Amino acid sequence: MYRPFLEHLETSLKERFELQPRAIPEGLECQLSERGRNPASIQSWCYQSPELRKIRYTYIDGGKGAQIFNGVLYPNHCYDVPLLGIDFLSFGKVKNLIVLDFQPLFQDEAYEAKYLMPLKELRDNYAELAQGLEMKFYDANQYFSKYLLFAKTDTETVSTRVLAAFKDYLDLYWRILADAEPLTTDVEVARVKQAQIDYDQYSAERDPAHGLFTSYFGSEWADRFLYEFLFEDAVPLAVQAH
Ligand SMILES: C=CC1=C(C)/C(=C/c2[nH]c(/C=C3N=C(/C=C4\NC(=O)C(C)=C4C=C)C(C)=C\3CCC(=O)O)c(CCC(=O)O)c2C)NC1=O
Repeated sequence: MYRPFLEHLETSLKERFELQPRAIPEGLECQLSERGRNPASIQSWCYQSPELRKIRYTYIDGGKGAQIFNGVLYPNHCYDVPLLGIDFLSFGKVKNLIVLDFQPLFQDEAYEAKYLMPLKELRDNYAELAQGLEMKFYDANQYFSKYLLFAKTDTETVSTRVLAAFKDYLDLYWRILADAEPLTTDVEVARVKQAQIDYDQYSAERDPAHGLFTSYFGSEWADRFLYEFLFEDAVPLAVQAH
């Protein structure tokens, strides 16, 4: 269901960037599950380029029961550009959840004016996909912009409007990244680095997918996937306490 999204992302990345493969820890790149009602597979891709220090995306194919496409693009620490966050989920025909955002590293007005305002026009073009749903797991005021697409929608809309929105959001993201001026001081770069680390910690602690990974692939694999791949700069809480 989201394969055209994955293919579009991959093609446009390869057109624009000098991609180098970025290692995925052993055993986490792909996995098959026979536990659920339907067999499921999970596969991930990871790259880096001079502009983007980590490009990761994952596809879960659980047949009719679950189709998920998730990804995050992390700019190099010398750019304070937002992260690109993608989370598209379908559980059967009845539930399709779409989340797409330029995930801000900082919440001040200057940052918003610089990096998020350009999104407003796009969001307005896809107003039916910006449903302002309530967040149960995450905090809408942290690492989300006002202009995120966040919708529950039908399969037809996914293959038409959501795909069009995805292409437009990506095009704008590439433009913002291309126009970004690298930070010049160590202090500024360190601040971006810390904000990206904080994003990983925040995301690992709240990620609603842990249960899903556990049910398909077991809790040991789920923990490793979260802390060694998805949010590798996060420290597991149990370890942190020592
Ligand atoms: C492979 C990794 C991965 C998967 C499969 C994943 C799945 C995932 N994301 C969810 C919600 C969600 N996901 C997001 C947003 C994001 N989530 C993101 O990972 C990113 C990058 C964004 C930003 C665009 C939001 C806002 C919700 C709704 C959660 C809420 O209500 O607080 C849910 C709950 C769906 C439900 O309501 O039943 C799951 C299972 N999250 C993951 O990290």
